[in-house]
Amino acid sequence: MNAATQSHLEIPKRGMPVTIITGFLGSGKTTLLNQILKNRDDLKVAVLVNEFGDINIDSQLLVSLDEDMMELSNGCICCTINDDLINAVYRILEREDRIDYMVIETTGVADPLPIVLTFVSSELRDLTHLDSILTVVDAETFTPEHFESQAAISQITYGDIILLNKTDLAGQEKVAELDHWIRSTKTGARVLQTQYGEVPLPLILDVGYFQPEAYEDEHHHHHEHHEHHHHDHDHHHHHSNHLANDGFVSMSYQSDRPFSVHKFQSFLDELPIEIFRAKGLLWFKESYLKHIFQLSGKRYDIQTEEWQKSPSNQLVLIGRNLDTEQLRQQLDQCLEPIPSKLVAQ
Ligand SMILES: Nc1nc2c(ncn2[C@@H]2O[C@H](COP(=O)(O)OP(=O)(O)OP(=O)(O)O)[C@@H](O)[C@H]2O)c(=O)[nH]1
Repeated sequence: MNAATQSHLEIPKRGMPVTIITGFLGSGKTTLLNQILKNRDDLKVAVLVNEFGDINIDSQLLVSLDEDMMELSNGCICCTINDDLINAVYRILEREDRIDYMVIETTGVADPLPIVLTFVSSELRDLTHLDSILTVVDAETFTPEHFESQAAISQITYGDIILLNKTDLAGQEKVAELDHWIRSTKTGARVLQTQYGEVPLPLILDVGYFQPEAYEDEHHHHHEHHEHHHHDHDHHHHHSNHLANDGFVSMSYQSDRPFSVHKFQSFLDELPIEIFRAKGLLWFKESYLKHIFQLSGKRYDIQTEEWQKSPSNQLVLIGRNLDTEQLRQQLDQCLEPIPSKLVAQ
């Protein structure tokens, strides 16, 4: 059945309904968000994207969204009360246009708990209504070892709905095993098997699965530690606990010069296995098109489209124990001079 024909949703009047999309690096969160945006009909959806890294690639990959409907936050995910997140939610709530629904995409290394607690125990509690936590799982790469990441296991534990995605890449047996493992790890889990996040919207939006009672204990614990929280626009967090990212670091690379396609290919051929995820908008000297580069685990994919603004290179690499200095040098070596026709006369 076509998702678009089923997406008629009646959102009752109460605090702004919010769905949190979580899931490990590269599992398909942005792809799902694009499905939602394509099939939302006349539902006005605002999205809030929390990225890991200082260039926002995801926001540039979202379709059919006027810029006003999007907020970005690079907030620190290791803090229990995340002012940056609260401020971004406020900016959405304060919009003059009608907004029916808010969808938040977390970073792939985010533990959803602090984000949930931000909603249930801060001033957002009365202004919003958490509808559900949706966790996207990559059926091809996910294993019960959950990448030795506390965040990855938390994402399953707190998921009200779990999309077992990329079933096209995993054998039937692996999908069945994972499905079983998820249901035994998380009793009562609602597991949906998907490809490219294709799912009828009424199965995932405005479903009312979130149960605030389940967070009571954490909530109290959280309050004891954050009594002095205040809404402060200029507040700066100090990132002292990098373990909260489970050892994952993100490296951003930008250049106004193009890459040589052959040199970049050689760079990819020798990419260290520590790199778990990469995404970027790439400019090759040999082409006038924008190349959208996606790497997840051992797989990568490049799609092309027209540049909407002047070409440049923007790349984010994510992994554990990255030798960022060496990677930067290797990428520098892929660069070519700016083609003469683009040099200002
Ligand atoms: N074959 C296949 N590829 C998929 C599927 N879903 C997503 N992808 C691809 O997987 C890659 C990563 O997808 P994203 O949606 O960017 O993943 P993400 O969870 O937002 O990733 P992060 O930004 O790292 O958190 C992209 O190249 C997608 O096109 C699927 O069901 N099957």
